[in-house]
Amino acid sequence: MYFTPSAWRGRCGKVQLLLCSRRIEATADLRWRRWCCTVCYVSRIRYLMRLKEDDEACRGALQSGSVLLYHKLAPLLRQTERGIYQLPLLQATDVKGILGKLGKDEELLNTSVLVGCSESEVAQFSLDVGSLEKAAVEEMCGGVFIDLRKAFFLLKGPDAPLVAKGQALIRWHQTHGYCSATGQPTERNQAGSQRVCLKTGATYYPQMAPVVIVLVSDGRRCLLARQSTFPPGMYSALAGFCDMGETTGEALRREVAEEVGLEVESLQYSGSQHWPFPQSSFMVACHATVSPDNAEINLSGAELEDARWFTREEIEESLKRKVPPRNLMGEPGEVWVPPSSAIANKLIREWANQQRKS
Ligand SMILES: NC(=O)C1=CN([C@@H]2O[C@H](COP(=O)(O)OP(=O)(O)OC[C@H]3O[C@@H](n4cnc5c(N)ncnc54)[C@H](OP(=O)(O)O)[C@@H]3O)[C@@H](O)[C@H]2O)C=CC1
Ligand SMILES: [Mg+2]
Repeated sequence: MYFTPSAWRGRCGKVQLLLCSRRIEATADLRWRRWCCTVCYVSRIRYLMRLKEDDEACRGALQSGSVLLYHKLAPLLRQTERGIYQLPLLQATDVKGILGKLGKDEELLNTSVLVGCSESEVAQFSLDVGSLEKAAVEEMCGGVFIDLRKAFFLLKGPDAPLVAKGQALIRWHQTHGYCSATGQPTERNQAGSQRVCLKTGATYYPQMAPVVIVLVSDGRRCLLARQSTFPPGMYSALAGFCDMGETTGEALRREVAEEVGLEVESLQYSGSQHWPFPQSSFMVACHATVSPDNAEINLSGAELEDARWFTREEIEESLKRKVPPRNLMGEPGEVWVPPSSAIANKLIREWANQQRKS
């Protein structure tokens, strides 16, 4: 039987989901579980597509949706009794209540941007309430607004990328109110997935700058570097913005040659990540090898303060250190690597695991 996307939505809404999970429990059938997950995933994606295309549907979804709050781009976090930081998703109705109590027009809620939806298709939005008194909102929500540079590393699992995405979208709207070609105002759609120039109808979409990040190895050691702006003791994989027209491989080879004077022999893709600092980047992460016979580092000096080869033992020691160290200061001479929410950490762990096996 064939279902249209909207029919899928109906079939795979909350009730359907409940039925699905009951049947999963009853049958414990892995294939059925996989099928259900796929159907629900497709249903969620099609639902989000519709909200981006249909302003009326999106306004409706917002009324019963959940909202991540930001204050001047700092996200609201809540701490559990056990000291764990969480990202509270408030009900849109509660946000309206807060706006009302603080004498603000409910219309502010409509400036929210769509960031995703839950498994049961409750739409999720992010909203900046920078025009409200910060302490008053914090008190009403039982949370604290924390700068994203800190919040991103305090959150675990999917909360970290979600909080970064929410902030990136809010920030994009705050800085793209005018068309760069005509200077005329642009208008957003309800979901906040695009802006249109009121004069020419040109459409603008939120953008990320492509960046390559690479862990270079000579087979026995891996290369980490630091910029003078890094916290003391922190070393990371080499990274750099792609130039116009470059492929990932070209950008990566150029960055390695520019920054440490080495020639890459082979590359292997590892993964990717949206990185919100300082602006939105799309990080593409790879492993690379250089010949051990041509492994002498030659720093360009312009950007990097230091670059060094590290053995597996040294890397494993650095991975054991608590990061970031207290007050972002390690013991003098001790090297530490970016925390697990940074894709550099994934590259470094993968390399250490690979070395352990070989
Ligand atoms: N997630 C992770 O694990 C990691 C992420 N990163 C991120 O990777 C990114 C790139 O690393 P970095 O070594 O600094 O990059 P680069 O080696 O490309 O050097 C940065 C310089 O490139 C110039 N530049 C060229 N294009 C751009 C652009 N689109 N946006 C900003 N600057 C540009 C700027 O020079 P000028 O100012 O002179 O114009 C900037 O100072 C950074 O955002 C960094 O935060 C880095 C390491 C780990
Ligand atoms: Mg760089």
